[in-house]
Amino acid sequence: MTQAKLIDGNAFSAGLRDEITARVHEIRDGHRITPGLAVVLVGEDPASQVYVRNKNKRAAECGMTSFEHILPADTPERHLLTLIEGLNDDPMVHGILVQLPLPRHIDSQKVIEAIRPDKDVDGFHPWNVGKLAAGGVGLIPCTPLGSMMMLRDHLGSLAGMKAIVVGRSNIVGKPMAHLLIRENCTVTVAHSQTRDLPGEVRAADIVIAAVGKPEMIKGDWIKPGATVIDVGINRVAAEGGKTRLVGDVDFAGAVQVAGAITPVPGGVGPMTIACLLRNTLTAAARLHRLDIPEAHPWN
Ligand SMILES: Nc1nc(=O)c2c([nH]1)NC[C@@H]1CN(c3ccc(C(=O)N[C@@H](CCC(=O)O)C(=O)O)cc3)C=[N+]21
Repeated sequence: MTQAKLIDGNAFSAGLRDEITARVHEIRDGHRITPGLAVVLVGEDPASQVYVRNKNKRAAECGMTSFEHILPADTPERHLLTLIEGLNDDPMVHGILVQLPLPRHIDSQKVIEAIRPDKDVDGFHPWNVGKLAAGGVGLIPCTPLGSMMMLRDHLGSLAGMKAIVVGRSNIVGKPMAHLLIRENCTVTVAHSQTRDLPGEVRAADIVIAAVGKPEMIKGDWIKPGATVIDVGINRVAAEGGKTRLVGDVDFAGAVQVAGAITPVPGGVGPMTIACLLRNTLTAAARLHRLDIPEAHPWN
């Protein structure tokens, strides 16, 4: 059996960031506007701090300004809401991202709804959720957006294909299903109560794995030649007391059967960050009513 083609998220995201950088320089020189991204982290979780720093580093590489707000884990909800109000009104800030999950004493839905929809670069505000569901122009969640860019790049038109989304989260599963519907796929959304998950996956030309369970989707569930997008990023124990990252798909098995597959790391993760920057550029352009191309490059 031939090996699946690897869909290289590192290379794809580097190209996307180059394109974003060129646009950022254009609007800086042409309009004296520098897109600004504010990233808010509540709590001192070291892994989350690494992610936040990585997002800010990538933003700076693209010529954007970034603002980092790291708050203690016991920050009262109203302090966080006050910070968001300030960012909503700050003309230097075009994109706001509040790192999830938040500590349990904070109502994350309330926090999401406090962000101005036109600065909501995660695309989690109900206004953006509604725009995606109803087919309008909003901000699209970064992981589904990055996944769709890779799918369209690899497959061209998705029209008529059977797609399965394994996982129904607000962050990935649901918005991914909407994007696939928009691309004229026949979409199944599977979850913990799905009967015969292997059977459902076997019917699919496109598999989106977004369950957060390490290597749960087995190689022999994959239809030969299918395209597999592995959204999972799970840190698991490895030999010698070390850890390693694995996806939600049993990569070693799936790579023998699939037509193409995204690796972990180096697949969806870097695309998520590139799409965050793309959404920030899009938000800045819309806030200033600049006429630059929109965020759906495949349209
Ligand atoms: N409001 C909000 N928006 C988010 O987008 C968000 C969030 N909260 N909370 C945390 C998760 C996690 N996340 C990742 C993004 C990129 C990589 C990434 O680039 N991963 C690299 C590997 C990184 C490593 O080695 O640890 C890769 O897959 O190649 C990982 C994780 C965004 N998140």
